[in-house]
Amino acid sequence: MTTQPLDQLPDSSRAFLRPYLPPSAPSDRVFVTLTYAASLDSRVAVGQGQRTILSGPESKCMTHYLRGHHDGILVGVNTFLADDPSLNCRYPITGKSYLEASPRPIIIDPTFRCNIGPSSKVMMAATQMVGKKPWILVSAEWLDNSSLMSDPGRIQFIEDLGASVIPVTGLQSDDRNESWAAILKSLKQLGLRSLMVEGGAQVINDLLCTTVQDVNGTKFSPVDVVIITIAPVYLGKNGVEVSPTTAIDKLYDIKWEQFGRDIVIASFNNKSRLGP
Ligand SMILES: NC(=O)c1ccc[n+]([C@@H]2O[C@H](COP(=O)([O-])OP(=O)(O)OC[C@H]3O[C@@H](n4cnc5c(N)ncnc54)[C@H](O)[C@@H]3O)[C@@H](O)[C@H]2O)c1
Ligand SMILES: Nc1nc(=O)c(N)c(NC[C@H](O)[C@H](O)[C@H](O)COP(=O)(O)O)[nH]1
Repeated sequence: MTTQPLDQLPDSSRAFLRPYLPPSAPSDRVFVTLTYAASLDSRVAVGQGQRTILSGPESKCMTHYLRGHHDGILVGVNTFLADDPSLNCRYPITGKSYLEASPRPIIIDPTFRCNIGPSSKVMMAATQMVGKKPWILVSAEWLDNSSLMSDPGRIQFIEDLGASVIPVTGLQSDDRNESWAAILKSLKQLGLRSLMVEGGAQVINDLLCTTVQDVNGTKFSPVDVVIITIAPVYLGKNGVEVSPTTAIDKLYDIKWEQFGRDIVIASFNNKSRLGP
């Protein structure tokens, strides 16, 4: 069973989160919430490629509540390979089925390394109508050069299962500002209004340092809100670390609340277009 319904959050927790949820007003860009769970030593997994449960039941509910308030949920391909995630919403949202409440799963996978198939949890959730069918963002340049593809039939195979392979021009750029601009432009064109980015470490580290430009050439961070769960454990120096390449001091309206044994910190990003 892919969907075990989660408990309701107390009113106080929902009130804590409310200011940080995506706005309902239309916008010319995608609203981005960056969210992850880290240890006290800022690790998101105990080792490369290892799924590590950090969130307790209460903060896990919080994550699924957030999923239920976003149009899309994005992970890097290494997270997909390590975790085999369902990427659906298992929090009961009033008036919505789990399928309706679930965000669109999005996997960034420039060279189509993901081993997605019918038994992947994300596909099982879609088949059981408790999650949406995933989008896999693949480099358009890589797709054009079919000699790089070891098994071209695999794309057709997974599209027949209901997943979509979406070519993105510039996804393989060495410049993360360019690749994130390309990702967000594609998602906007596909009608996404809000995106919850769950990781992994490379995605988080990059995105924290990324700037994109608006039509007037003004640079800003694409991240609007940052919500971090801190679990009271140390994962040690072999762990997968969240630590951006540059110092960052740009969070404001910071609030924190205890969820079970975890602390959740929520904040806005003053370098985003919402900034003060
Ligand atoms: N605790 C948490 O909240 C949490 C959340 C997610 C993942 N994780 C853990 O993180 C680990 C994986 O993290 P990671 O850092 O190895 O990998 P990742 O999941 O960040 O994926 C990195 C890969 O995604 C692609 N990618 C990412 N950004 C891109 C961009 N801008 N343009 C083009 N391609 C891009 C590239 O192929 C890159 O190699 C796993 O162990 C997973 O369990 C933990
Ligand atoms: N909030 C959070 N706490 C954790 O302890 C943890 N390991 C993750 N990791 C995020 C990553 O995206 C995982 O892959 C999904 O949490 C698994 O997602 P599912 O529940 O299967 O949908 N996220």
